Amino acid sequence: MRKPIIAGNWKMYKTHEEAKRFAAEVRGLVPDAGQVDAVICAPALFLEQLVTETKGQNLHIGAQTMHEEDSGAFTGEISPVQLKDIGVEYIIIGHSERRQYFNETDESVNRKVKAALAHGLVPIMCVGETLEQRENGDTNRVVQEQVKAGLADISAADVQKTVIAYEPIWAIGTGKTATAEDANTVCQVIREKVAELSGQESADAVRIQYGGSVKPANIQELMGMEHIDGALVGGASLESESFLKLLEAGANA
Ligand SMILES: O=C[C@H](O)COP(=O)(O)O
Repeated sequence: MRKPIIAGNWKMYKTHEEAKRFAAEVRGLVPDAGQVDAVICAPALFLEQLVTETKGQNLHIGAQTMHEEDSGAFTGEISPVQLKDIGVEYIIIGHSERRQYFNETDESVNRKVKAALAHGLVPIMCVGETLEQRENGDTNRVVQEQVKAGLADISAADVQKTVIAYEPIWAIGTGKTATAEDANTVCQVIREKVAELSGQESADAVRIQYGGSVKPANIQELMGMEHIDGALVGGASLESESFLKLLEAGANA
């Protein structure tokens, strides 16, 4: 049985004070580690402070992007070594906003997933189709290609540590959610692709999240689906109250 994983992606939201308040509000209320993996992926500025403020709880801290090199002359970038050094455990890679606005490609996603794994960070690798691709009936092909390229040359043991987030781009921040059945179908397609690329053991172990307008009102139905092991949540992860409700649903799935 795969342990549910609920990850909040704060994107470019919150001030220092607001991040601090969130950590204080969830203290002591996060379900325990046996039930769910709880993660907050925060802006880089707040990572170190959040690692300290959540110590000893089942609340793990992730970054939203990183460079694939250990160090070097890459102005403005952050390396996996630096993230690991301050206690970050997770890293979102290839979010559609990074692909759309910052030229990330399947190839750079693959390099970053490898770098994350090499440094003991858990990659949350994002895939998903645009509205146009969905309307053209291309969803399965698009996600299969993204999974194949993103996981290229990665060992089965490492694939099993990777989290894949299926986020249909048209459902992000729009209030539109894929139906639980549709989301499950695509997550199944992803799992079958992982089986083809990396073997059945990898497919059985890899955790697949759904992301796109997940909120307390719809998470239960999504988590009830066979191939959905968690959620990557933007808007509804910003308030402690709704984030805790999402964790509760994850813990009870
Ligand atoms: O990473 C999170 C996703 O982009 C979903 O964002 P959302 O929950 O605000 O739709």
